[in-house]
Amino acid sequence: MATKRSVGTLGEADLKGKKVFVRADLNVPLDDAQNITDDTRIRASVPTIKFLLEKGAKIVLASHLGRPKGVTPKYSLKPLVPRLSELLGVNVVMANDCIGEEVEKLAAALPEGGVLLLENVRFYKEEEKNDPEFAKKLASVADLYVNDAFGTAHRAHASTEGVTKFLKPSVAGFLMQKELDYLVGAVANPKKPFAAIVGGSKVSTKIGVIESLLAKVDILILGGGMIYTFYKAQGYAVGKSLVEEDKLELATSLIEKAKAKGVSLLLPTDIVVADKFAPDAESKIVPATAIPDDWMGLDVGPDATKTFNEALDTTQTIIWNGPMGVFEFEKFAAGTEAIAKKLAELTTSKGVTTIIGGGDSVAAVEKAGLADKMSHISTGGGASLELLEGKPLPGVLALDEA
Ligand SMILES: Nc1ncnc2c1ncn2[C@@H]1O[C@H](COP(=O)(O)OP(=O)(O)O)[C@@H](O)[C@H]1O
Ligand SMILES: O=C(OP(=O)(O)O)[C@H](O)COP(=O)(O)O
Repeated sequence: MATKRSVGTLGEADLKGKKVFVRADLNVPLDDAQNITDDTRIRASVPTIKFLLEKGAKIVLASHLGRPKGVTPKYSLKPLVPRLSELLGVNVVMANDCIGEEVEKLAAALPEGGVLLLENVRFYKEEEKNDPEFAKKLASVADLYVNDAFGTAHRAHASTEGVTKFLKPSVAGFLMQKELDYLVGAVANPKKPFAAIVGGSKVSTKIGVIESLLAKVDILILGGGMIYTFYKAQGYAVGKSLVEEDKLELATSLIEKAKAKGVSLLLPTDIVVADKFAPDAESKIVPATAIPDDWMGLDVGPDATKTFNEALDTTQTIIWNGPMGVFEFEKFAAGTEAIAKKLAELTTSKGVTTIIGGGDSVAAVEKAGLADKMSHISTGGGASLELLEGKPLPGVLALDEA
């Protein structure tokens, strides 16, 4: 598979005095007052930039933020400058644009060890169109390219893909390399037994990842909103729980595939049901086979958690994508928190490799204060999902082969 090839890395390039175009994913959440509410992605980009600075490179740093349609002040990268400067220990210079005369002048004036942050590349529609002329303009201010934007590697955009046609070498940064090592390497050659935990709202968004993981895992644990489609497919009553009627056959076929491949497929045996979809809903624990009419399943129950924990105790590698329940509501967060705690315990006390795919499972691990206890937490939701599905990532394919 194309994404399994090894990509060129930083150590191989001669960097002193060179202008390096670094594409990072600095797409961080901002509140209404433009304060950064989670700086994980900025911190994750620091090792590559620091390494380049120490080698005497001059850095032209680019990212997108949000999904702006044209120039939109609330999606400016300016609010990131103080935090970036603090983390890097240099005064980051900010450009008002990502291409053009001002950028050319600022880039030409960069000292060795200097950082120029370009304005949001998505202020130009040419970015998402992967327009070659736009990519050429981005590339024109630098000598070589480093892609550390794993979270955007599934997008074939000008700053993630097109620009590589104009800058040589084009290599992966340390974050990109680490993400690939875990999400491709550890999954392709896992220490066995290997378990996957897949949750989240709908089975339709996780079909690809479930099918792909079924070929690799020994144990597959399912939770979240998708399980009700599996229950209904097996003839259970599911009350008002989330069900995708057009995926019932698919659920049956996934159960059969697991059986045929000898994968131990674990569906929760008990459920926390609610009388409405709200944080203050009435709740009770019922067997998965006895969900009352007018109630909906919003979390996995304690028996399920016990069974999941016992299964996870036997493993050496675990990958987790998607929460077990509506963890945003305290009453329905226990199943998700229990998985986060179990993975933290197994990583720290037994050396189990634990990989958290991006998205809401990362939010849940962070909410539980356990982020630093896992082997790897991905900075990309969509990108990690596509990688786990076995899809090649355009931002990775475009880089030089090692
Ligand atoms: N039983 C459930 N019913 C409805 N929604 C659920 C249920 N369990 C989990 N969810 C919701 O699924 C959402 C996450 O789904 P998804 O986006 O597929 O996961 P991820 O972002 O981890 O890939 C969360 O907002 C969570 O509240
Ligand atoms: O936040 C991102 O993706 P994610 O929410 O899937 O992790 C990336 O920055 C990519 O952004 P995009 O989905 O607008 O291309």
